[in-house]
Amino acid sequence: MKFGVIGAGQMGGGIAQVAAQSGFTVVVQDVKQEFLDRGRAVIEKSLAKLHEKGRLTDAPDVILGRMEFTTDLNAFADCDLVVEAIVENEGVKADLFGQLGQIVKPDGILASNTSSIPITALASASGRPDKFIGMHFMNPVPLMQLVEVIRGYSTSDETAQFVTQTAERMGKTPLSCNDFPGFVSNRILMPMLNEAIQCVMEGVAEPEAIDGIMKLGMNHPMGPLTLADFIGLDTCLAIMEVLHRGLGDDKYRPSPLLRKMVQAGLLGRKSGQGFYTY
Ligand SMILES: CC(=O)CC(=O)SCCNC(=O)CCNC(=O)[C@H](O)C(C)(C)COP(=O)(O)OP(=O)(O)OC[C@H]1O[C@@H](n2cnc3c(N)ncnc32)[C@H](O)[C@@H]1OP(=O)(O)O
Ligand SMILES: NC(=O)C1=CN([C@@H]2O[C@H](COP(=O)(O)OP(=O)(O)OC[C@H]3O[C@@H](n4cnc5c(N)ncnc54)[C@H](OP(=O)(O)O)[C@@H]3O)[C@@H](O)[C@H]2O)C=CC1
Repeated sequence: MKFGVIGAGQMGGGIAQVAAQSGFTVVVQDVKQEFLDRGRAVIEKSLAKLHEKGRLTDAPDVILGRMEFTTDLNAFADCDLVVEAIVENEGVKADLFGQLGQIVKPDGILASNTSSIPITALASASGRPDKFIGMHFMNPVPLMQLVEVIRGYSTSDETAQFVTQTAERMGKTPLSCNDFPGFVSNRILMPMLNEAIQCVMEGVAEPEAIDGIMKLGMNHPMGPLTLADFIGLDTCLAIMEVLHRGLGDDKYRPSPLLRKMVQAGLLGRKSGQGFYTY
Protein backbone atom coordinates (compact mmCIF):
# COMPACT_ATOMS: atom_id res chain seq x y z
CA MET A 1 0.00 0.00 0.00
CA LYS A 2 1.29 3.48 -0.87
CA PHE A 3 0.35 6.03 1.78
CA GLY A 4 0.58 9.80 1.17
CA VAL A 5 0.75 12.50 3.85
CA ILE A 6 0.49 16.24 3.18
CA GLY A 7 2.08 18.53 5.76
CA ALA A 8 5.22 17.61 7.71
CA GLY A 9 4.16 19.40 10.91
CA GLN A 10 3.48 17.70 14.22
CA MET A 11 0.46 15.74 12.95
CA GLY A 12 1.62 14.98 9.40
CA GLY A 13 5.02 13.82 10.66
CA GLY A 14 3.41 11.57 13.29
CA ILE A 15 0.94 10.05 10.82
CA ALA A 16 3.71 9.40 8.27
CA GLN A 17 5.92 7.82 10.95
CA VAL A 18 3.24 5.42 12.18
CA ALA A 19 2.30 4.52 8.58
CA ALA A 20 5.95 3.65 7.85
CA GLN A 21 6.24 1.73 11.15
CA SER A 22 3.26 -0.32 9.91
CA GLY A 23 5.14 -1.34 6.76
CA PHE A 24 3.51 1.04 4.26
CA THR A 25 5.49 2.92 1.62
CA VAL A 26 5.05 6.57 2.56
CA VAL A 27 5.34 9.86 0.64
CA VAL A 28 5.37 13.05 2.72
CA GLN A 29 4.88 16.42 1.04
CA ASP A 30 5.20 19.96 2.40
CA VAL A 31 5.53 23.33 0.70
CA LYS A 32 9.18 23.97 1.65
CA GLN A 33 12.24 21.73 1.98
CA GLU A 34 13.04 23.23 5.40
CA PHE A 35 9.65 21.99 6.76
CA LEU A 36 10.41 18.52 5.41
CA ASP A 37 13.86 18.56 7.02
CA ARG A 38 12.37 19.64 10.35
CA GLY A 39 9.64 16.99 10.11
CA ARG A 40 12.16 14.27 9.31
CA ALA A 41 14.32 15.26 12.29
CA VAL A 42 11.30 14.96 14.63
CA ILE A 43 10.48 11.52 13.18
CA GLU A 44 14.09 10.37 13.63
CA LYS A 45 14.03 11.44 17.28
CA SER A 46 10.72 9.71 17.94
CA LEU A 47 11.86 6.48 16.23
CA ALA A 48 15.09 6.50 18.25
CA LYS A 49 13.10 6.81 21.48
CA LEU A 50 10.64 4.04 20.56
CA HIS A 51 13.53 1.79 19.43
CA GLU A 52 15.35 2.34 22.73
CA LYS A 53 12.22 1.17 24.54
CA GLY A 54 11.88 -1.91 22.33
CA ARG A 55 8.58 -0.73 20.90
CA LEU A 56 9.48 -1.05 17.19
CA THR A 57 9.37 -4.24 15.14
CA ASP A 58 11.84 -2.86 12.56
CA ALA A 59 15.01 -0.81 13.01
CA PRO A 60 14.59 2.99 12.63
CA ASP A 61 16.65 3.09 9.41
CA VAL A 62 14.46 0.38 7.85
CA ILE A 63 11.36 2.43 8.73
CA LEU A 64 12.93 5.64 7.41
CA GLY A 65 13.88 3.75 4.25
CA ARG A 66 10.15 3.36 3.50
CA MET A 67 9.68 7.14 3.54
CA GLU A 68 10.14 9.68 0.74
CA PHE A 69 10.07 13.45 1.40
CA THR A 70 9.12 15.80 -1.42
CA THR A 71 7.73 19.25 -2.22
CA ASP A 72 5.99 17.90 -5.34
CA LEU A 73 2.26 17.11 -5.10
CA ASN A 74 2.53 14.94 -8.23
CA ALA A 75 4.29 12.32 -6.08
CA PHE A 76 0.80 11.35 -4.82
CA ALA A 77 -0.40 10.21 -8.27
CA ASP A 78 -0.16 6.48 -7.47
CA CYS A 79 -1.11 6.61 -3.77
CA ASP A 80 -3.89 4.36 -2.46
CA LEU A 81 -4.64 6.73 0.43
CA VAL A 82 -3.62 10.36 0.96
CA VAL A 83 -4.09 11.96 4.39
CA GLU A 84 -3.96 15.75 4.55
CA ALA A 85 -2.57 17.42 7.71
CA ILE A 86 -1.96 21.07 6.78
CA VAL A 87 -3.12 24.24 8.51
CA GLU A 88 -6.69 24.23 9.99
CA ASN A 89 -8.16 26.56 7.35
CA GLU A 90 -11.11 25.51 5.19
CA GLY A 91 -10.15 27.63 2.15
CA VAL A 92 -6.57 26.38 2.08
CA LYS A 93 -7.63 22.74 2.53
CA ALA A 94 -10.40 23.01 -0.11
CA ASP A 95 -7.95 24.46 -2.61
CA LEU A 96 -5.48 21.64 -1.95
CA PHE A 97 -8.17 18.94 -2.33
CA GLY A 98 -9.25 20.53 -5.63
CA GLN A 99 -5.70 19.95 -6.89
CA LEU A 100 -5.39 16.47 -5.37
CA GLY A 101 -8.63 15.34 -7.01
CA GLN A 102 -6.90 15.96 -10.35
CA ILE A 103 -3.58 14.33 -9.39
CA VAL A 104 -4.32 11.14 -7.40
CA LYS A 105 -5.37 8.03 -9.39
CA PRO A 106 -9.18 7.73 -9.69
CA ASP A 107 -9.53 4.90 -7.16
CA GLY A 108 -7.24 6.59 -4.59
CA ILE A 109 -8.93 7.61 -1.32
CA LEU A 110 -8.51 11.12 0.06
CA ALA A 111 -8.73 11.82 3.80
CA SER A 112 -8.43 14.89 5.97
CA ASN A 113 -6.95 14.95 9.48
CA THR A 114 -8.91 18.16 10.12
CA SER A 115 -9.86 18.79 13.76
CA SER A 116 -13.21 20.38 13.00
CA ILE A 117 -13.86 21.46 9.39
CA PRO A 118 -16.88 19.89 7.63
CA ILE A 119 -15.76 16.74 5.82
CA THR A 120 -18.66 17.09 3.37
CA ALA A 121 -17.42 20.51 2.20
CA LEU A 122 -13.86 19.23 1.66
CA ALA A 123 -15.26 16.13 -0.08
CA SER A 124 -17.13 18.33 -2.56
CA ALA A 125 -13.97 20.33 -3.26
CA SER A 126 -12.08 17.10 -4.07
CA GLY A 127 -14.49 16.12 -6.86
CA ARG A 128 -14.64 12.52 -5.50
CA PRO A 129 -16.96 12.76 -2.46
CA ASP A 130 -17.60 8.99 -2.28
CA LYS A 131 -13.84 8.39 -1.86
CA PHE A 132 -13.40 11.09 0.77
CA ILE A 133 -13.40 10.76 4.57
CA GLY A 134 -12.18 12.28 7.85
CA MET A 135 -9.30 10.33 9.41
CA HIS A 136 -8.61 12.21 12.63
CA PHE A 137 -5.49 11.09 14.50
CA MET A 138 -4.71 12.33 18.00
CA ASN A 139 -1.55 14.12 19.10
CA PRO A 140 1.09 12.72 19.70
CA VAL A 141 0.24 10.24 16.95
CA PRO A 142 2.89 7.60 17.85
CA LEU A 143 1.48 7.33 21.40
CA MET A 144 -2.27 7.90 21.11
CA GLN A 145 -4.70 5.06 20.47
CA LEU A 146 -7.66 6.75 18.79
CA VAL A 147 -8.47 7.52 15.17
CA GLU A 148 -11.82 9.30 14.84
CA VAL A 149 -13.33 8.27 11.49
CA ILE A 150 -15.78 10.83 10.11
CA ARG A 151 -18.06 10.00 7.22
CA GLY A 152 -19.11 12.85 4.96
CA TYR A 153 -22.57 12.97 3.37
CA SER A 154 -21.47 10.92 0.33
CA THR A 155 -18.68 8.76 1.78
CA SER A 156 -19.12 5.19 0.47
CA ASP A 157 -19.19 2.12 2.70
CA GLU A 158 -16.08 0.83 0.88
CA THR A 159 -14.15 4.01 1.70
CA ALA A 160 -15.17 3.87 5.37
CA GLN A 161 -14.23 0.20 5.56
CA PHE A 162 -10.84 0.74 3.90
CA VAL A 163 -9.91 3.60 6.22
CA THR A 164 -11.11 1.72 9.31
CA GLN A 165 -9.00 -1.30 8.34
CA THR A 166 -6.00 0.92 7.59
CA ALA A 167 -6.25 2.55 11.03
CA GLU A 168 -6.32 -0.93 12.58
CA ARG A 169 -3.26 -1.99 10.53
CA MET A 170 -1.56 1.09 12.02
CA GLY A 171 -2.24 -0.31 15.50
CA LYS A 172 -4.92 2.26 16.26
CA THR A 173 -8.52 1.96 17.42
CA PRO A 174 -10.90 3.59 14.91
CA LEU A 175 -14.21 4.95 16.21
CA SER A 176 -16.84 6.41 13.88
CA CYS A 177 -18.91 9.52 14.09
CA ASN A 178 -20.98 11.75 11.83
CA ASP A 179 -20.00 15.01 10.20
CA PHE A 180 -20.82 17.80 12.69
CA PRO A 181 -18.53 20.73 13.56
CA GLY A 182 -15.65 19.52 15.75
CA PHE A 183 -16.97 15.91 15.45
CA VAL A 184 -17.03 14.30 18.93
CA SER A 185 -13.45 14.83 20.12
CA ASN A 186 -13.17 18.58 19.72
CA ARG A 187 -16.85 19.34 20.36
CA ILE A 188 -16.17 18.13 23.90
CA LEU A 189 -12.45 18.84 24.43
CA MET A 190 -12.10 22.33 22.98
CA PRO A 191 -14.80 24.12 25.07
CA MET A 192 -12.98 22.80 28.15
CA LEU A 193 -9.65 24.24 26.98
CA ASN A 194 -11.38 27.51 26.02
CA GLU A 195 -12.95 27.70 29.50
CA ALA A 196 -9.54 27.16 31.12
CA ILE A 197 -8.22 30.09 29.05
CA GLN A 198 -11.22 32.15 30.17
CA CYS A 199 -10.28 31.32 33.79
CA VAL A 200 -6.80 32.78 33.17
CA MET A 201 -8.34 35.91 31.62
CA GLU A 202 -10.73 36.42 34.53
CA GLY A 203 -7.99 35.81 37.12
CA VAL A 204 -9.72 32.75 38.60
CA ALA A 205 -6.29 31.17 39.19
CA GLU A 206 -2.73 31.12 37.85
CA PRO A 207 -2.08 28.79 34.87
CA GLU A 208 -0.08 26.35 37.04
CA ALA A 209 -2.96 26.11 39.51
CA ILE A 210 -5.57 25.60 36.76
CA ASP A 211 -3.49 22.82 35.23
CA GLY A 212 -2.71 21.30 38.62
CA ILE A 213 -6.38 21.27 39.62
CA MET A 214 -7.39 19.43 36.44
CA LYS A 215 -4.43 17.00 36.59
CA LEU A 216 -4.67 16.09 40.24
CA GLY A 217 -8.41 16.54 40.61
CA MET A 218 -9.63 14.88 37.43
CA ASN A 219 -6.66 12.62 36.64
CA HIS A 220 -6.09 14.29 33.25
CA PRO A 221 -2.61 13.44 31.92
CA MET A 222 -1.97 17.09 31.00
CA GLY A 223 -3.62 20.23 32.36
CA PRO A 224 -5.83 22.08 29.84
CA LEU A 225 -3.40 24.99 29.32
CA THR A 226 -0.44 22.63 28.80
CA LEU A 227 -2.59 20.70 26.35
CA ALA A 228 -3.67 23.88 24.50
CA ASP A 229 0.02 24.87 24.19
CA PHE A 230 0.79 21.35 22.96
CA ILE A 231 -1.97 21.36 20.31
CA GLY A 232 -1.10 24.91 19.17
CA LEU A 233 -3.13 27.99 20.17
CA ASP A 234 -3.71 28.88 16.49
CA THR A 235 -5.26 25.44 15.94
CA CYS A 236 -7.37 25.79 19.14
CA LEU A 237 -8.66 29.17 17.93
CA ALA A 238 -9.43 27.82 14.45
CA ILE A 239 -11.41 24.93 15.99
CA MET A 240 -13.38 27.24 18.32
CA GLU A 241 -14.24 29.44 15.35
CA VAL A 242 -15.57 26.43 13.41
CA LEU A 243 -17.66 25.35 16.43
CA HIS A 244 -19.00 28.90 16.99
CA ARG A 245 -19.85 29.48 13.33
CA GLY A 246 -21.02 25.95 12.58
CA LEU A 247 -23.23 25.42 15.63
CA GLY A 248 -24.36 29.06 15.89
CA ASP A 249 -24.31 29.08 19.68
CA ASP A 250 -22.39 31.68 21.72
CA LYS A 251 -21.38 29.04 24.23
CA TYR A 252 -18.62 28.23 21.70
CA ARG A 253 -17.31 31.83 21.56
CA PRO A 254 -13.48 31.77 21.52
CA SER A 255 -11.97 33.36 24.61
CA PRO A 256 -10.75 36.90 23.81
CA LEU A 257 -7.46 35.99 25.52
CA LEU A 258 -6.99 33.06 23.12
CA ARG A 259 -7.59 35.37 20.18
CA LYS A 260 -5.18 37.98 21.54
CA MET A 261 -2.40 35.45 22.16
CA VAL A 262 -2.66 34.14 18.59
CA GLN A 263 -2.61 37.73 17.26
CA ALA A 264 0.57 38.28 19.29
CA GLY A 265 2.21 35.19 17.76
CA LEU A 266 2.10 33.18 21.00
CA LEU A 267 1.14 29.81 19.55
CA GLY A 268 2.27 27.55 22.39
CA ARG A 269 5.00 24.93 22.19
CA LYS A 270 5.61 25.37 18.45
CA SER A 271 6.44 29.10 18.78
CA GLY A 272 8.31 28.71 22.08
CA GLN A 273 5.75 30.69 24.08
CA GLY A 274 2.12 30.21 25.06
CA PHE A 275 0.79 29.87 28.61
CA TYR A 276 4.28 28.58 29.38
CA THR A 277 7.75 29.15 27.93
CA TYR A 278 9.43 26.29 26.02
C1 LIG B 1 -6.74 18.93 18.61
C2 LIG B 1 -7.24 17.69 17.99
O1 LIG B 1 -7.83 17.77 16.90
C3 LIG B 1 -7.19 16.36 18.61
C4 LIG B 1 -6.10 16.08 19.59
O2 LIG B 1 -5.13 15.47 19.26
S1 LIG B 1 -6.35 16.68 21.11
C5 LIG B 1 -4.91 16.14 22.00
C6 LIG B 1 -5.05 14.70 22.40
N1 LIG B 1 -3.89 14.36 23.18
C7 LIG B 1 -3.89 14.42 24.50
O3 LIG B 1 -4.88 14.75 25.12
C8 LIG B 1 -2.58 14.08 25.13
C9 LIG B 1 -2.65 14.17 26.62
N2 LIG B 1 -1.38 13.74 27.17
C10 LIG B 1 -1.08 12.43 27.33
O4 LIG B 1 -1.89 11.54 27.07
C11 LIG B 1 0.27 12.10 27.88
O5 LIG B 1 0.78 13.23 28.53
C12 LIG B 1 1.26 11.64 26.78
C13 LIG B 1 0.75 10.36 26.13
C14 LIG B 1 1.48 12.69 25.72
C15 LIG B 1 2.60 11.40 27.44
O6 LIG B 1 2.44 10.36 28.37
P1 LIG B 1 2.95 10.41 29.87
O7 LIG B 1 2.42 9.26 30.58
O8 LIG B 1 2.71 11.78 30.37
O9 LIG B 1 4.40 10.11 29.80
P2 LIG B 1 5.66 10.99 29.56
O10 LIG B 1 6.59 10.49 30.58
O11 LIG B 1 5.42 12.46 29.46
O12 LIG B 1 6.02 10.52 28.12
C16 LIG B 1 6.14 9.15 27.87
C17 LIG B 1 7.33 8.95 27.00
O13 LIG B 1 6.93 9.08 25.64
C18 LIG B 1 7.87 9.92 24.98
N3 LIG B 1 7.24 10.58 23.85
C19 LIG B 1 6.48 11.69 23.84
N4 LIG B 1 6.12 11.97 22.59
C20 LIG B 1 6.67 11.01 21.80
C21 LIG B 1 6.67 10.76 20.42
N5 LIG B 1 6.03 11.54 19.57
N6 LIG B 1 7.35 9.69 19.96
C22 LIG B 1 8.01 8.87 20.79
N7 LIG B 1 8.07 9.06 22.11
C23 LIG B 1 7.40 10.13 22.61
C24 LIG B 1 8.34 10.87 26.04
O14 LIG B 1 9.55 11.46 25.67
C25 LIG B 1 8.46 9.94 27.24
O15 LIG B 1 9.69 9.24 27.16
P3 LIG B 1 10.53 8.91 28.50
O16 LIG B 1 9.64 8.02 29.30
O17 LIG B 1 11.73 8.20 27.95
O18 LIG B 1 10.84 10.23 29.13
N1 LIG C 1 -2.15 19.92 16.77
C1 LIG C 1 -2.94 18.94 17.13
O1 LIG C 1 -2.95 18.53 18.29
C2 LIG C 1 -3.86 18.32 16.15
C3 LIG C 1 -4.05 18.91 14.90
N2 LIG C 1 -4.89 18.31 14.01
C4 LIG C 1 -5.10 18.89 12.70
O2 LIG C 1 -4.00 18.52 11.87
C5 LIG C 1 -3.71 19.57 10.92
C6 LIG C 1 -2.25 19.98 11.07
O3 LIG C 1 -2.03 20.43 12.40
P1 LIG C 1 -0.56 20.49 13.02
O4 LIG C 1 0.25 19.36 12.52
O5 LIG C 1 -0.72 20.70 14.46
O6 LIG C 1 -0.04 21.83 12.36
P2 LIG C 1 1.47 22.31 12.10
O7 LIG C 1 1.42 23.80 12.09
O8 LIG C 1 2.41 21.61 13.03
O9 LIG C 1 1.78 21.73 10.66
C7 LIG C 1 1.10 22.07 9.49
C8 LIG C 1 2.08 21.84 8.35
O10 LIG C 1 1.44 21.99 7.09
C9 LIG C 1 2.18 22.97 6.34
N3 LIG C 1 1.31 23.65 5.41
C10 LIG C 1 0.59 24.78 5.59
N4 LIG C 1 -0.08 25.09 4.46
C11 LIG C 1 0.24 24.14 3.56
C12 LIG C 1 -0.12 23.88 2.21
N5 LIG C 1 -0.93 24.69 1.53
N6 LIG C 1 0.37 22.77 1.59
C13 LIG C 1 1.20 21.93 2.24
N7 LIG C 1 1.59 22.13 3.51
C14 LIG C 1 1.11 23.21 4.17
C15 LIG C 1 2.73 23.87 7.40
O11 LIG C 1 3.71 24.72 6.90
P3 LIG C 1 3.87 26.20 7.61
O12 LIG C 1 4.87 25.99 8.68
O13 LIG C 1 4.28 27.06 6.49
O14 LIG C 1 2.52 26.62 8.13
C16 LIG C 1 3.22 22.84 8.40
O15 LIG C 1 4.42 22.25 8.03
C17 LIG C 1 -4.73 20.69 11.21
O16 LIG C 1 -5.84 20.50 10.37
C18 LIG C 1 -5.10 20.43 12.65
O17 LIG C 1 -6.36 20.93 13.01
C19 LIG C 1 -5.54 17.13 14.27
C20 LIG C 1 -5.35 16.50 15.46
C21 LIG C 1 -4.52 17.07 16.51
